[in-house]
Amino acid sequence: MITVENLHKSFDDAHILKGISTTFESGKTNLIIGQSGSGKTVFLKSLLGLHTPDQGIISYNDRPYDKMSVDERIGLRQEMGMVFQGSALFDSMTVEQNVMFPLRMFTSQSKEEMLERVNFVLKRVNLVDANKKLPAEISGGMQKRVAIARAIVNRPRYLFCDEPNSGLDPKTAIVIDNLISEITTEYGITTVINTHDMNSVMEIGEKIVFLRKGLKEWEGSNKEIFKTDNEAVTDFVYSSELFKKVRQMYIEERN
Ligand SMILES: Nc1ncnc2c1ncn2[C@@H]1O[C@H](COP(=O)(O)OP(=O)(O)OP(=O)(O)O)[C@@H](O)[C@H]1O
Repeated sequence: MITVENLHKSFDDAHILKGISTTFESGKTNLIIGQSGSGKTVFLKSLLGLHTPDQGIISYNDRPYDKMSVDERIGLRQEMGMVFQGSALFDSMTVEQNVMFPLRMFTSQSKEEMLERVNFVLKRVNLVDANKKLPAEISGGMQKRVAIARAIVNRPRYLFCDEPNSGLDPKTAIVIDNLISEITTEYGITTVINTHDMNSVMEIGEKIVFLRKGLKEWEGSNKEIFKTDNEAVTDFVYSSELFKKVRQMYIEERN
């Protein structure tokens, strides 16, 4: 679980995060949504410890970050997995080497132990027979699976995903969303995803935090977001014609 209390972050005169408080529970898929420039990336980077808050407390399973020693922070870093936008695989490394990378960095396991774990997670993300391939030799959806396998190989307690669907077709995006969601439940991970994708909101948004101009404008589940009367949220959610029609149907059904 990650608890955020009154988080503020500025860059020079620009006040970007303006007192955000929320909770991301373990075993749940949590989404951060909002318009471009609303502060989603700054928020995610703050959760990753890449930005130091100006004010406020972020606690990881009740351990406040600002009270942690350097060693505890290093330990925490190893409990975090990250799926970057565009997968960010190492081009010159094979799939197997990419997934093994965190184990080589952070553990002292033998080659056999590492390989066993790598094969386990590759199987979990439904990627078999790809060990010796280079990222350029596999599809975008497969690259995303490799990135997920790499993010979970060291058994993270926290998983952060930045726009995991960018560059994927809608069908593959849903498969990737569902994979992240299943893994989150299966291993009790606290997962936080930055997304623009309304399909993700519908499919896997167990908890959604809607940011607007650096403030938490709304939070709730995917079931609640389609019923809310919050104008900023409905403007965002129903910005596409398709979703406007879905809302119209919902209102007609309700009346
Ligand atoms: N390191 C930085 N230094 C100065 N300003 C920054 C920095 N990082 C982000 N910002 C500013 O913070 C604001 C919020 O940016 P952020 O990247 O968090 O938005 P976002 O909601 O993730 O947008 P997008 O959906 O386009 O990625 C922007 O005005 C951006 O210019």
